[in-house]
Order: sequence, then structure tokens, then C-alpha cells
Amino acid sequence: MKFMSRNLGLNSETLASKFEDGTQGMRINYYPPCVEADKVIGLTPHSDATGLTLLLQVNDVQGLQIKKNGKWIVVKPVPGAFIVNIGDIIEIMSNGEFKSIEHRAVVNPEKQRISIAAFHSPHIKGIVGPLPDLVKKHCKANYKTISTEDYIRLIVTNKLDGKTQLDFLKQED
Ligand SMILES: O=C(O)CCC(=O)C(=O)O
Ligand SMILES: [Fe+2]
Repeated sequence: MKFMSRNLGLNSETLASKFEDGTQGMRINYYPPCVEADKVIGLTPHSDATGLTLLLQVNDVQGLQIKKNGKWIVVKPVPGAFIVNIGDIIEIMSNGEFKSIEHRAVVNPEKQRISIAAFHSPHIKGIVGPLPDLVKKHCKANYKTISTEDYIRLIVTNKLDGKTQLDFLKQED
């Protein structure tokens, strides 16, 4: 996170400080094998609504795909390696300089698959919005600022559908 902060032209602690005493959530995903794997989806395309996700593909079965330039790209499991995904909160905080990654999980016809996602978010009593230094730099806030509590209310009522939940927070000109 220090490097991300510096890449934004900010003090190395700026981004990390927003995540101090933040919330951490964990999801364990189990995808049973499915003979008609090409007709179903394991996890619908979405971007993580949280800040930063550490994702572990536990049992060396391929399933995760990310969307790059409109195409789905397979992310091969590397034993013991975490995948770091940028979520919507980092996109908002960076005022759009970093983009959250749209991803999905497909199922395997023969093998079960397990993944573990650890989601990191800012403090529940804080706010979600573009960092003021970046609003100054871009001369514009590209996203609205709302309380973390309202943000959570917004995302839990929204179904997984690509990156649509970010549309609610985009700031018009
Ligand atoms: O199973 C995977 O690799 C993806 C899991 C995921 O995207 C999630 O839990 O948010
Ligand atoms: Fe995800």
C-alpha cells in the first residue's frame, strides 16, 4: 500500500492510514465439480466493493478469471501465493487512478475448487471518498464522498453485476 500511495504522488502513509483499525472480512468459496461446467458460473462477474483483497486459490484448480480489455483472462493458481485485487474503495480513494478489477470464477467439470478471500476496508466510522490531495491534483472529485456505513448499506442492497455498483458513486460534471 505504501508503493501504491507513492505511485499516486502521495506520502507513503496516506493510503495505509485510511485502513488503520479497518474492517477485515473473509469469505471461503467452495465450488463443487459440475459436469455441465460450461453452462454455469461459479461466481458472477463483479469487482470487490472493499478496498484491497488478498485471494488464495487453495487447491490448485483453475477458476479465477479477470476482465482485461473486454476479454476474460485466466489467473493460474500458484501454490501458496496470494492474488492482490484492487477493490472499489481504492478506485474511489484514488479518484479513479487505480481501477478495481472485474473478475469471476468458473467451475471445473471434474474437480472441486476452494478459494479464500480476505477483504480489507477502512474503519466503519470513517468515510469513503476521493483523497483530498488527488481531488486537488485532478481539479475534480470523480466520485461522491459518503460515510462508510452508508457505503455498506448501498453495496449490500446491490446484486453482483460487474462494476455497476460504482455507477451510484460516480460524480457527474
Ligand atoms: O473463487 C475465486 O477465485 C474468486 C472469489 C471472489 O472473487 C470473491 O470471493 O470475491
Ligand atoms: Fe471477488
